[in-house]
This record gives sequence, structure tokens and C-alpha cells, in this order.
Amino acid sequence: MITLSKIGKVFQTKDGKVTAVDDIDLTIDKGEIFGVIGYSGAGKSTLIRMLNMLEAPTSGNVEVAGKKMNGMSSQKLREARQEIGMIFQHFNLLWSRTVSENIAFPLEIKGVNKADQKKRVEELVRLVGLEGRGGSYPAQLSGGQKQRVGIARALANNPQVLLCDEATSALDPKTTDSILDLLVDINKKLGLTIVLITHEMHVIRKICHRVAVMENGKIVEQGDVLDIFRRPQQNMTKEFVKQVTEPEETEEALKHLFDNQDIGRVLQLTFVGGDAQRPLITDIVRNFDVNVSILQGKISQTQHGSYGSLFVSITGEDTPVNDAVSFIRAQQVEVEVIHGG
Ligand SMILES: Nc1ncnc2c1ncn2[C@@H]1O[C@H](COP(=O)(O)OP(=O)(O)OP(=O)(O)O)[C@@H](O)[C@H]1O
Repeated sequence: MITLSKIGKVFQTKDGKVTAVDDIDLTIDKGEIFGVIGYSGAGKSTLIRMLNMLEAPTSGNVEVAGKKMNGMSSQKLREARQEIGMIFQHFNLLWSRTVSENIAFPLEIKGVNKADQKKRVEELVRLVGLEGRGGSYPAQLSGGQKQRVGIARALANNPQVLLCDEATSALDPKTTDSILDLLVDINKKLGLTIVLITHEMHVIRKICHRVAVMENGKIVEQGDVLDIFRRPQQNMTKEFVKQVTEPEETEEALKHLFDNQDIGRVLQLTFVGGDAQRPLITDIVRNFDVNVSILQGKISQTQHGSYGSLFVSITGEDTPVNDAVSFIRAQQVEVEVIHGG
């Protein structure tokens, strides 16, 4: 659905050249929810804005829904953009227009007649869960409701692709989740391809099928979300994974425990999918002469199954402890010895 080939963007500034996006190749499939994560300045906004030519690339090609986007005439670009909706962190609504009038805006531009506009707006209001609010003005809505208007407006012309530029970054956690649920719902109902950029791994975990990690204008790692959680390769990716699997308190709490001489060996076990339901700890205690204490554990859901992280301490004689660790490794569970190894 989307192919980026050797795409690059260099900005000329008073202080010299800034390479925001550096020679990126990327393919995004039809119907998938693809996330790009990175810290501020990594080049995410520039990358996503090149998908609909809000930002023109300085090198490479962008193809969306079978059309080469760069080098198009402005007339052709206007048509091609009908296939690509976009939502923004600060919603970008027209404040003097009602909810319905905001949603109708792209239909007016396309020249859709009033009766069809009204029908389509009603459908969209229902789709995004804003029944009864069509006559309200943006200032009368909560942040989550404003983003729902943004989504409805972006979908007005039935696009094939929805671009989300930090769409939940201005929202509280509960509202973020309700907007993310809506995006999954739309993806499933309409088969829409969704590309989002974010600095929050929670967003990636909750709704994305695949993810790319960006640093200094480059994609440093990409893959299925569950695989990335299970085996992050780059340090940057590990940091992002930790955002959801290891709250800061865990690190603090574990550090305190390490001061205790009897803590034994502390392991972080990572389970994926069906593994998360297996009675691994029971098996260890039954088969080896060791004691196991569970220090902390968490199971999270991704679009492709569950993902769990468990911190345990194992105490006992060296040999049975070593055997127990080898046993865990043989069960396809990722094991990291974080203390006492
Ligand atoms: N219009 C511009 N002119 C000059 N430099 C720019 C411009 N837009 C972005 N940059 C630079 O390009 C780099 C990437 O910026 P970009 O906004 O794409 O990153 P980002 O990952 O989206 O970060 P943020 O979330 O903070 O926006 C930064 O160094 C930024 O300063």
C-alpha cells in the first residue's frame, strides 16, 4: 500500500543543513496499523508528512495506493490526497464551525452536494461516537471528542490510508485508550491502513501490528510488535520496550533487593502468546531443588497476543540453580539474568 524508497529530507537552515530523514526504505501493507516510534527530533513528523507530500522529499520516492506521490502536478496531488486522511496532535479544527460543519469541510471542497454531505456527515458522526454533538462548536468539546471530530473529518472522503501525527499525545491516558480503541475499530470495519507516529510505546503496544524505531533520521529496527517486545535488538528499542514492561518503580524496587545478600539469582523472564499461560514456575519448583520467589510480574495485550514479563529470584545450590536456568531457556522463554549471574 505504501512504499518508501531511499527517501530523504534535508532542511537548509541558517546554521547549515539538517538531515531530518536519511535514506529510508519502508513498506507498509494494506490494512495494517504501522507505528513509527522515536524521541523528539528523530524525524518522525518529517517522515509521515512526506507520505502525503505536506513535506516534499529531497531524495527518493514515495508511493501510496499505487501512485507515485513525488513529482505530481498540484491537480493530481489534490486527487491523490483524497486517498490519504490525516489527524494531528492539536486536532487542527476550524473553531468557528460546528462539529458537523468541520466534518463536512472536505466534502464541500470536493463539491459533494448538500444532501449527500448531510447523509455522509450523519454516518461519520455515528462512526466516531459523537451522536447528538453535531451542532456543538469545538470549544465546547473535550480533547477526546475533538480528536473524534478530527478522525471523522479525515475519513469523510473514504480514504485508504489514515496518517496519525501524535494523535493522542495531548490526551490523558483514559481518553488516549478510547481514541486508540476507535482507531482499531475503524481499521477493522473499513480495512483502513493506519500509519501513526508516537513517542509512547503504550500506543504501539496497544494497537500496532508492526513498528519501526527511528533515531537520527534512520530506521534502526523494525518488525512485528510482539517480536520487538520479545527480542528488542537496539538499545533505543530496549528503552522503548521498558516504557511499558518495566515501570521505573520496578527498577528502584529491584535495586533495593540486590542489597540483600540472600537474594540469589534474579532473572527477567519474557513470555509471549501461549507461553504466558504455562505453569513454568510450578515446573521449576517440582523438578529442581531450588526456591523461587516472584518479585514482580505483568502481562500486557498486543494486537497479536499477550506478552508477559516476570522478575523472579532463584535461590539454592549453584548446580540446581544453573540447571533450573537452563531448563527455563529450553522452554523458549527469553531469560535475562539481571543479578547474581
Ligand atoms: N522546517 C524545518 N526546518 C529546519 N529543520 C527542521 C524543520 N522541520 C524539522 N526540522 C529538523 O529535522 C529534525 C527532525 O524533526 P522532526 O520534527 O521530523 O522530528 P520528530 O521525531 O517528529 O520530533 P518531534 O516529535 O519533536 O516533532 C530535527 O532536527 C528538526 O529540528
